Amino acid sequence: MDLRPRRTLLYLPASNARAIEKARTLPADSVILDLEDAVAPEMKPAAREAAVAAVGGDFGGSEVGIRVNGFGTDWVEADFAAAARSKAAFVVVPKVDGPEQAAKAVALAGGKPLLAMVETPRGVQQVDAIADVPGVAGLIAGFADLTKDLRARPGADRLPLLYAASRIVLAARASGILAFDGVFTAIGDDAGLERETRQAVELGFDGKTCIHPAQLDSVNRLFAPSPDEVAHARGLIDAHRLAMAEGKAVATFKGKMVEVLHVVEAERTLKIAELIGELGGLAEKAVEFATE
Ligand SMILES: CC(C)(COP(=O)(O)OP(=O)(O)OC[C@H]1O[C@@H](n2cnc3c(N)ncnc32)[C@H](O)[C@@H]1OP(=O)(O)O)[C@@H](O)C(=O)NCCC(=O)NCCSC(=O)C[C@H](O)C(=O)O
Ligand SMILES: [Mg+2]
Repeated sequence: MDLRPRRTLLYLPASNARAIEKARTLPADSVILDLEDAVAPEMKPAAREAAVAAVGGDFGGSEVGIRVNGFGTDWVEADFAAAARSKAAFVVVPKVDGPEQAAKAVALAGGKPLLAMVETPRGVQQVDAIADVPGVAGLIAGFADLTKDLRARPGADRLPLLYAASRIVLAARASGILAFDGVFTAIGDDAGLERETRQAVELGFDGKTCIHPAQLDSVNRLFAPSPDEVAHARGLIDAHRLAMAEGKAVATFKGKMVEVLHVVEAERTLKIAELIGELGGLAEKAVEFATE
């Protein structure tokens, strides 16, 4: 997938016309029109049609994808066929258990980037092989389903899920693809959302899936480079450039050693900040630093 901010991926039931209209105006980097768990069985065909009709429309700066129903359900084939012929920017497939399913999903998605959900014990065990399948552009953690399957009882620190979270990020990085955190279901618990999002940033996720408009500002802010981070990145790049001009391969900046790997990371920070600015996002101040 192209490099662009994907801090927030907002799910909404494709059967909910009001939510679709609302999503057109929301600051989600990506929108996922859901055909799976958020849609009642009797509504599946109508939701599929609504998703295809909506996906080509104007969602401001948000890119829009479709989450199909999973393998083994009555709807999977029709969902994939509809998503593949639609204007969706990507397809999300739930409950991917292994590389065979991932490869099948890639073939059915008709050339669209595939985001594979890792939300079963088998999926976690096979996450490296799933991430390696050509056409899989990213992994999305499905921690609600995984919690159920594990019979785990995660608290605010999500301790029982951290192994899976790290496996997902590790697999994504090893394969050069994206990794997204699961949803925070306690709508209105702003402190809880902030804590969980900070943890997702620390773990290395690229963004977080969301379920309600009220979650977007906070998650967007926490995944954007802060002005301090942007200023630090600029300073670090300058310090390294100066050292290179003096024939050195390493420099120090703010008391720490700096090598090319730190420069690469700093350049990525500046690029993300710049792209967020182009989206008209929330990090305008960061962009000022990045472009001055
Ligand atoms: C959870 C909700 C059902 C709550 O909906 P509602 O009671 O309507 O909330 P509000 O009254 O607070 O809504 C205020 C307005 O915002 C709009 N709205 C609400 N949610 C969304 C949304 N997700 N996208 C767009 N717009 C939204 C309402 O329509 C109101 O608008 P207005 O009346 O014009 O002011 C609801 O939030 C919801 O359905 N959320 C998404 C649920 C979903 O998609 N679930 C599936 C994905 S999560 C998952 O599957 C987990 C994963 O697989 C795993 O295993 O972990
Ligand atoms: Mg799920």
